[in-house]
Amino acid sequence: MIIAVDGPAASGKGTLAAGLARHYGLPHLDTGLLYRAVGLAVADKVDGPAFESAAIAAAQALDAGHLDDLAALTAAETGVLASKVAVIAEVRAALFDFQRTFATGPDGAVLDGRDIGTRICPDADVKLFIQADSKARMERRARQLEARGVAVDRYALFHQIEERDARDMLNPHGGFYQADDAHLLDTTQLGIEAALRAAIAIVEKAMALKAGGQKPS
Ligand SMILES: Nc1ncnc2c1ncn2[C@@H]1O[C@H](COP(=O)(O)OP(=O)(O)O)[C@@H](O)[C@H]1O
Ligand SMILES: Nc1ccn([C@@H]2O[C@H](COP(=O)(O)OP(=O)(O)O)[C@@H](O)[C@H]2O)c(=O)n1
Repeated sequence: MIIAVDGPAASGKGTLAAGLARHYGLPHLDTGLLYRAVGLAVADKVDGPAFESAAIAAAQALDAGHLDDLAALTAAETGVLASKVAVIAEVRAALFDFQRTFATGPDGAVLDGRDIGTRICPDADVKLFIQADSKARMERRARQLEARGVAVDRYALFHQIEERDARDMLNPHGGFYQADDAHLLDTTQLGIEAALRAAIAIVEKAMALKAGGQKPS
């Protein structure tokens, strides 16, 4: 079974994807880490043609060994760099096979990102599109960073997330929109456990409909 989980920054898609993967015994790929690794590789370059060509080369050379330094990869600044390399079509193309190969393993997989249901796995068995209002997302990300000992300026973080969301939504190569057959799950009022229960209920219903030969409503 392939489960696609998409949504904006800090909506909780990674937490849900990890929970679904545990529940169904599937491998999980946080595809944002790939873009973050490429962003990190070009952190010393300034915007322009040199930035673009370095990002393309980094994406083409990317392998699992570049995904280990979680502290650096998950820093807020790395998220901004990731969204800058994510607008380069050749970067997205270079990362496509890695994601597709992961998704089409023997058992399937759970992938989370922005374009899983639209570009990477348009054939996913179940697609979830996770939402939460911007203030809730900012607060979640702030607490996540603070739990790691990072000092957070909430005002700056809010604007950084809004800027990144806007860049992602306007990205002509990004595929960041709710697929027609994706199920919307708004987690603004849900805690982690309640959100996971809701996600599992959606997957169960979708799989039951599929087994019965019906299309999702
Ligand atoms: N439903 C929820 N309620 C409260 N906190 C949540 C919820 N879902 C996720 N979180 C927390 O919010 C932070 C961001 O979640 P994460 O899954 O990393 O988001 P994303 O992958 O969308 O960026 C994490 O610290 C996570 O534990
Ligand atoms: N499938 C994906 C995943 C991430 N990305 C880009 O990578 C950035 C970082 O993604 P992420 O999922 O790690 O970010 P968060 O939602 O965790 O903050 C996003 O803002 C997008 O620009 C993408 O374009 N496509």
